[in-house]
Amino acid sequence: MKLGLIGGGNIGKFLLQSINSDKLVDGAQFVGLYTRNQEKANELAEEYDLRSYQSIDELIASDIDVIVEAATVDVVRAHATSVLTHGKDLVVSSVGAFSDNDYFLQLETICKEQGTTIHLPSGAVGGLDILKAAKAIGALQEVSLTTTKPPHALNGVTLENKTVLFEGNAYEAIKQFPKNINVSIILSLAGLGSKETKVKIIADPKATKNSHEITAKGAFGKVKLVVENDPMPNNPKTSYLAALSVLSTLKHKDQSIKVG
Ligand SMILES: NC(=O)C1=CN([C@@H]2O[C@H](COP(=O)(O)OP(=O)(O)OC[C@H]3O[C@@H](n4cnc5c(N)ncnc54)[C@H](OP(=O)(O)O)[C@@H]3O)[C@@H](O)[C@H]2O)C=CC1
Ligand SMILES: O=C([O-])CC(=O)C(=O)O
Repeated sequence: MKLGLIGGGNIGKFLLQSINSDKLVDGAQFVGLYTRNQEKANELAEEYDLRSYQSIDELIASDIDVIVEAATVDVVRAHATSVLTHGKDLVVSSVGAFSDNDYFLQLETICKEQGTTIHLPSGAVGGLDILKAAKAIGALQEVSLTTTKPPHALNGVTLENKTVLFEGNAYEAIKQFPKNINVSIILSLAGLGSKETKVKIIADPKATKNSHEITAKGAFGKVKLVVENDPMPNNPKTSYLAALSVLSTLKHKDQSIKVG
């Protein structure tokens, strides 16, 4: 499986190390990369033995099977259609790009026409299996997410006390915090949609973890799940689990037996 990477930040570098150096995904290798900073792109290309492209369009047009995005919500919105119409599968880290249901359905139609697949990793949360199972018979009634991070992992403003920065739905949350609350959109896609998924974002100067508390109820009963994530060393905004979940998606992509 020939992989192309967009974005050479935390998640991107983690994937390069795990797949090209540590060989953690059988038969897979990143062969091409585009990241905004060309100097960084060239360094990564050298270190991990792959080709650095001058543009995302060139990377997409190259001889690769799967594009892995680890950049931004805007990058996904600008290039997802092109990836799919070039007949490539797409693995997305910035799942916040799919907050708009019409856009999501548009891409789904392209996938069906092209025989391609978009893979959306669970990211820094869990519990998607429960939401999907309950939703399957329309038995899901309520989903809420409360995310608590230290201020430097959110808007960076110095705070003395725990402060609620946002309260509303997932659709508005990702507009205001596109680098921090992708998790609300994966929960929306598994569950009730971005307009019906409640989100609270709290900045807590005493917090040392990126924590996500998910509560849901429906005909199945109710669930409360708290994920206390360790941040990645080079980007406190991003939890380690988010990077692990992209790696896991690639590892299980073509497996014959699907768990969960
Ligand atoms: N689904 C989830 O649960 C989670 C999702 N995320 C999301 O995953 C994405 C990646 O996260 P992470 O690696 O930590 O972020 P980083 O900020 O560490 O890295 C993002 C990289 O994207 C690159 N980039 C930015 N704009 C462009 C562009 N226009 N074209 C190409 N590359 C670009 C930057 O490149 P350069 O350095 O070259 O300028 C940067 O290296 C983010 O959108 C983040 O919000 C994060 C955590 C959880
Ligand atoms: O990594 C996390 O804890 C969550 C995050 O940034 C996001 O969902 O965008």
